[in-house]
Amino acid sequence: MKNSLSLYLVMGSQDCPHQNPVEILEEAIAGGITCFQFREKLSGKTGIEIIRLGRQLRQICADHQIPFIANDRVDLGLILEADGIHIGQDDLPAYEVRKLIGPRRLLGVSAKTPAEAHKALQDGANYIGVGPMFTTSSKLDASAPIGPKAIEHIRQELPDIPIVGIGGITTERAGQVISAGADGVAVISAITKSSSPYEVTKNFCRQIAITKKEKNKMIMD
Ligand SMILES: Cc1ncc(COP(=O)(O)OP(=O)(O)O)c(N)n1
Ligand SMILES: Cc1ncsc1CCOP(=O)(O)O
Ligand SMILES: [Mg+2]
Repeated sequence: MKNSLSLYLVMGSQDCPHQNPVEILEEAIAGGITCFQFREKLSGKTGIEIIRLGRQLRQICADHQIPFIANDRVDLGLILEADGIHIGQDDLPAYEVRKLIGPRRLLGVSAKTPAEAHKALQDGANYIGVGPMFTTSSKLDASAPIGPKAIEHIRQELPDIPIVGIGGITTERAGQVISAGADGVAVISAITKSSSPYEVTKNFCRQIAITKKEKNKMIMD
């Protein structure tokens, strides 16, 4: 699980003003993402249009063995045969989603505190998304940034929990989030709004690899 979280692209058509989501996903996979979440929000698409786009993105992920996670909607996740669902604290309760999706699909839950993280695990989560780390313009109802310190606190109390940081993460900031204890970073705009999703994805991979190497070295020393 932890390796799959390393560089997690989250995207819906609302995040793609310059380029189509299919092309962005293909470039990001070529650049090295390790997980993908389909997060279609307020894009004005009808149900069937969402399914059509979701099927295209799902197939690309399957062709490259990249886990495909559906945001919020269990119904859509099941229609698209997603590998998992990601839900937040205000979505359906995690234990209900776990019952609906069965034991094999992945369940991601957003958490800001050790208590929320602990509850998510008890309810059947495979990983937690912690954020927003920094200011973000990709989530209209985002809370104030909680910063990498929030990951440090959760990591102290739950040493083994798979954690991905999210919100305002750029190539320059990815290292801080990994150093704080995250297994990976989840990114929307830094990739989807880039003039080269491929190049920026490669840069993320480079930064993450460097920071993980430094972290391992500190553990060994
Ligand atoms: C990996 C990851 N982490 C956190 C979130 C945020 O989920 P949520 O709090 O439900 O907010 P919305 O994405 O539904 O706006 C996420 N999607 N992915
Ligand atoms: C979905 C989500 N959850 C917390 S912040 C966020 C948006 C992240 O987008 P960006 O990487 O563009 O800041
Ligand atoms: Mg949600």
